[in-house]
Amino acid sequence: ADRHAVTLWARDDAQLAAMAGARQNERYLPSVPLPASLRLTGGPAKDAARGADLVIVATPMAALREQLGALAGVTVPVAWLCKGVETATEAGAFGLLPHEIQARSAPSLRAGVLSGPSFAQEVAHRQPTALVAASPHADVRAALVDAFHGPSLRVYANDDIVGVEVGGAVKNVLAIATGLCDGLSLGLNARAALITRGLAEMTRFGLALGARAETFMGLSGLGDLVLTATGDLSRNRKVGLLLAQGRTLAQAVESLGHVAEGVYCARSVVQRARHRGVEMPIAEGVVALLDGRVQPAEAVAALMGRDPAPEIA
Ligand SMILES: NC(=O)c1ccc[n+]([C@@H]2O[C@H](COP(=O)([O-])OP(=O)(O)OC[C@H]3O[C@@H](n4cnc5c(N)ncnc54)[C@H](O)[C@@H]3O)[C@@H](O)[C@H]2O)c1
Ligand SMILES: O=P(O)(O)OC[C@H](O)CO
Repeated sequence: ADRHAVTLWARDDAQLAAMAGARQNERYLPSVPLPASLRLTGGPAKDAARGADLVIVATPMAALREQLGALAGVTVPVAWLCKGVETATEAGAFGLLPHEIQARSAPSLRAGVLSGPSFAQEVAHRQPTALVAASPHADVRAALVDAFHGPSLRVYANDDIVGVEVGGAVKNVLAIATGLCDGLSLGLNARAALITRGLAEMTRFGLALGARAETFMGLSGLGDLVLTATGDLSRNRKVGLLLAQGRTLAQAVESLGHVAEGVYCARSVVQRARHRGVEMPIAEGVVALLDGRVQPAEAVAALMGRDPAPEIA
């Protein structure tokens, strides 16, 4: 909003009125005044997008299909911020990545994703952040870099949307695991091992879906994994910490007040990985824990009890 005329669309009229009154989003981003120039609006999303040069969808994964459907026919670039895979299944398809949902629900859109290590509070406070804009379309990548690259935000372009989206989804599942590890006081060695072997899992899964290996060494892979697995602002990490303290999953989710995408996408990631013959033991352990099939200590024992294996398969 410093550099562009920006309209924030909200689906919920009560929330819209609250934001307009307080000029703050007290429910989701407290203590951050909304810029004076920011225009707030409701009504049909497509009307709000009329006249825009770029549309950003900033909802959880669960709302992406609906929101993209509502934007079908928009001709300017559209990008989402969601990190996850779809939990619902379609005939013959499950664990769809955001761009795969778009290809099915609004195929005419020219679209992409903005991802990378970025806690919203830090971005909102203009703390230095680097992101990646991914799309198969060069003009969409350029539009995102042009709109967002600035003094406190560096935006790199990448045409590997599969790799960028796999990184964003899988890091959430792995952050639950590292939260659990830290909550159980297993130590810094264990955390480093989980992050590194988690990166190997993420990369294997991504390669099986057609991603490039180098993407996982970048901002949306290693970068976001390190941030989310170690940063206490992470909601996914918090879920792991709370489970380690003996809270139920329902209690952990309830106490967040925000989405922790790893809770919703872990099963679908594992299901899709199994279907592709990709081994993801850490993600499997997270799913067993979320399903209540194992206790935290049993999940750790199962990982440590695996047979020896070469580091690079
Ligand atoms: N918060 C972060 O630091 C951060 C950073 C990068 C990416 N993300 C990703 O962005 C996505 C959203 O995360 P968040 O932190 O904003 O979640 P959140 O739970 O804090 O907020 C979700 C927002 O989406 C709205 N929403 C929910 N369902 C909707 C629907 N059906 N239609 C329209 N709006 C709907 C809610 O009203 C709320 O404003 C997630 O996929 C997350 O992984 C979050
Ligand atoms: O709070 P989390 O765990 O959803 O992580 C937020 C962002 O994705 C970090 O890049």
